[in-house]
Amino acid sequence: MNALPSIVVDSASKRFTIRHARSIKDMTVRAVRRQSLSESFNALDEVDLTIHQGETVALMGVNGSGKSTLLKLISGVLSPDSGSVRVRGRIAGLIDVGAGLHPELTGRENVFLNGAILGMDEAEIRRKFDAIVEFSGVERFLDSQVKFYSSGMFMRLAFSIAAHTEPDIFLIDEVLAVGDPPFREKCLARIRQLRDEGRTMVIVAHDIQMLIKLCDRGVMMRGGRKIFDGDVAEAGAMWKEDRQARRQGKDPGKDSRKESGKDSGKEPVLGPAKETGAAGESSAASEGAAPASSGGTGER
Ligand SMILES: Nc1ncnc2c1ncn2[C@@H]1O[C@H](COP(=O)(O)OP(=O)(O)OP(=O)(O)O)[C@@H](O)[C@H]1O
Repeated sequence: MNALPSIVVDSASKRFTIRHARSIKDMTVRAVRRQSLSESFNALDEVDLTIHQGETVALMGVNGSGKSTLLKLISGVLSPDSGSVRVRGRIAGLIDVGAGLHPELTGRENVFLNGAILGMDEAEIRRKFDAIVEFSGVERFLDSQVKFYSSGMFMRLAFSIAAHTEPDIFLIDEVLAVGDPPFREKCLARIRQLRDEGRTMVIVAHDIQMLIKLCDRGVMMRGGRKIFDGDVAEAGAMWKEDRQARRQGKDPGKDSRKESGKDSGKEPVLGPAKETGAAGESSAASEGAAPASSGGTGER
């Protein structure tokens, strides 16, 4: 492939700690029973991934396999504990529930605030304002605070702002599960348009058939590890198997998840993604803003 790399994830690991004891009473009970107070695990385990400019990649895997964590590393909302994540260009992400739009502000104010977070200057936002509002279909509620919006309206506005930033890299996590079918079709058409313009896309969605149609590559996650990277239909078949196993009460990630977290020591290729700690206000791009807006959830 001649295209430049847009995203280079190099042996990236991310560890989370789950605290079992929430109160002094809990701590005492667990201590008496000689149970641990917390437990840490690798949500992502030495993941390597290079995505070239113009590729449309489906990120697949059952709940908890690490897809969202990987998208958050790419967007810069989180930084890896070890390894590195490099990105090139302006990133727009719809990757975190509630992030990106401020509940106390009106839809109109959010277009300006989120547009700015997503890297647009005021003149660009003003130029695109009508198109953003028209696409979102929330005209009538533009001067209401977004905390009064339905989850569908919220997503429509968040998607519309992000999709109009003309991002080099567009990260989408489950937004297509929210909203009505006509709006979903509109989003898909916009995603296809961005794809056809040669933008890099990484998409998490629960609809395997849609991903197979939309994407030219599938990356399959299991237990925080990348277990497959290639033909999107093949990745989709693996995902279906894992979903089936999960439904039968098995844990497909059990054997994949292991303790690790050493530095890769390899040379970085692109600019580093910075951790901001605040979903929706990140800047991960080496050559532009890298925000994360909002996304939905669902069984996948
Ligand atoms: N902030 C956090 N603190 C502790 N554990 C976390 C945190 N974020 C994610 N996890 C855990 O890390 C693992 C991977 O989560 P992640 O959200 O990346 O998976 P996913 O494949 O996107 O799942 P889903 O499809 O449910 O969104 C899960 O076990 C999840 O519970």
